[in-house]
Amino acid sequence: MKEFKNFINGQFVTSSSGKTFTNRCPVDNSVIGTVHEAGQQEVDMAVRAAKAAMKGPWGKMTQAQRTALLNNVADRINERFDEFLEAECLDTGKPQKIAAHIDIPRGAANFKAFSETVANHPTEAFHMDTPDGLGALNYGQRTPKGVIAVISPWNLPLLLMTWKVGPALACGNTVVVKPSEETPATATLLGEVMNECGVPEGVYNVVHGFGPDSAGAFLTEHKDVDAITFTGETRTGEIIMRAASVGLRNISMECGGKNPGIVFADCDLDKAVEGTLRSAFVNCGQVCLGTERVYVERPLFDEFVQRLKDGVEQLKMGRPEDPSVDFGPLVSQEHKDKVLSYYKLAVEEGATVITGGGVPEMGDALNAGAWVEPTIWTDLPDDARLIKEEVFGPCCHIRPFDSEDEVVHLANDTNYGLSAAVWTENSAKASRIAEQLEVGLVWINSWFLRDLRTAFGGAKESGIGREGGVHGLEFYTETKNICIKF
Ligand SMILES: NC(=O)c1ccc[n+]([C@@H]2O[C@H](COP(=O)([O-])OP(=O)(O)OC[C@H]3O[C@@H](n4cnc5c(N)ncnc54)[C@H](O)[C@@H]3O)[C@@H](O)[C@H]2O)c1
Ligand SMILES: O=C/C=C/C=C(\O)C(=O)O
Repeated sequence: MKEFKNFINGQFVTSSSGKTFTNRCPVDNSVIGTVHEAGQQEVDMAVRAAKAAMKGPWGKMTQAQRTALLNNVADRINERFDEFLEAECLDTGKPQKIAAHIDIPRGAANFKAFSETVANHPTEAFHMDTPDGLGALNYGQRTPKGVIAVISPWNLPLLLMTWKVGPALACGNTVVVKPSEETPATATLLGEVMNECGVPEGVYNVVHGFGPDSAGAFLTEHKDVDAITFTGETRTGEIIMRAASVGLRNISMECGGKNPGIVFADCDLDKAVEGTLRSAFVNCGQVCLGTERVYVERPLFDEFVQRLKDGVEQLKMGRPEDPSVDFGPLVSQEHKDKVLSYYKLAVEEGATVITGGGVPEMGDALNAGAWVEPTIWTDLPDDARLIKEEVFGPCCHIRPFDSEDEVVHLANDTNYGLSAAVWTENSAKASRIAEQLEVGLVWINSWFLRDLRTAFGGAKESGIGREGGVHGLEFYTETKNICIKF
């Protein structure tokens, strides 16, 4: 039976209240272990430790020393790769071959990418003329913002948490992380790595718990938190924004999506089918960038639907450690109930179920897991709730379209604005469409291809701000302008 403790000031601690909650594996609903729920006291200890660390050895380190430390953290994650892999797959149920390709490598890469960016990105300088003819020099100085609260979700736990911790620490801040209550393991394991690498105590802290009336709310409401970066549902983001407004703390928000996939008749059909199979069903559809709305140009519609159906019906379900498995369960029983409620709603709204729509017979202990069938629908009206609301499960709706103007309108007809995928061999058309889409990220003939130097984030209700490359620097640092009169 595992135990997941809070990690505060370099120590693993339980909670003064003695409150704990159970952590379960969604593959078969078995108990993984016990999580110690941080209360107000533990959150306060963590924020105070993070604040103190800014004045300690960490705050006095040079950029080069911080970069070296964070590169060591990345190397240590890779050395303990199998432990992180097992922990992540136990918590989420995802196939090991997916986590080994996406989650864990990015958990390490996020540290390296940002330590390099911060070390090499210049600050601005301007020489100005002055009336007396002697001139003046303006130059920018970036300083750490301070204590950053990191609130992360359960779908890509290590990746999405280090996507924030990496740049935060590279910029000289300290962090208090509140991972999702569903997935405590890898954030806790990273605490061991921080100690092994000699990251000073208080720089990286982890408090476990829930949102309201628990560690999440206590952290975002703490007056000594200097900024809050959040990834999760849009509605949660609204609540956190209200907390951040007290004391005018800056926020960075990565929220929900209802992402379109646009398939033109002149696409490479094999690529478009394979790409949509991934974008709609990888990670059991639990990816914010995932395709839940597919629009196919009418001449290709029937063939595309058939090809995607064939691909879905070849997905292999099973335990994470089985190398032949490419489809896992949803993250929890609660999320399974939510997704199944949408499966039911789809039929009530008039959908034709092309494949799936229910719960698979897993035939053994796995029947107790959070398994649902990968599902494809057609024939829903454009104003159906299934077309407007994020399901965050292994499902998509396919609709035909007849013109570029029509599909651009359909794609943009949503409150979200996170990502889109466009499939066509006509590059001029691809760019023409991409530039009209009201989203933060467009992939053309690809999906989830990631260059960590690029801007990452959503428009509309999908988020606020951009992370990635130099884009996060405005959030993770304060920029000061210094003007010297000659
Ligand atoms: N845009 C992105 O990059 C991105 C990435 C991954 C997931 N997501 C979105 O996240 C959602 C799925 O993740 P989830 O279910 O963990 O989201 P969620 O909003 O339920 O929870 C996210 C985190 O917020 C915490 N939280 C909840 N209420 C809180 C409160 N009142 N105060 C402080 N913290 C609180 C949770 O404990 C968790 O750690 C989906 O909507 C998905 O689209 C977006
Ligand atoms: O589920 C959402 C995935 C987000 C991915 C990233 O933030 C990233 O690739 O940096």
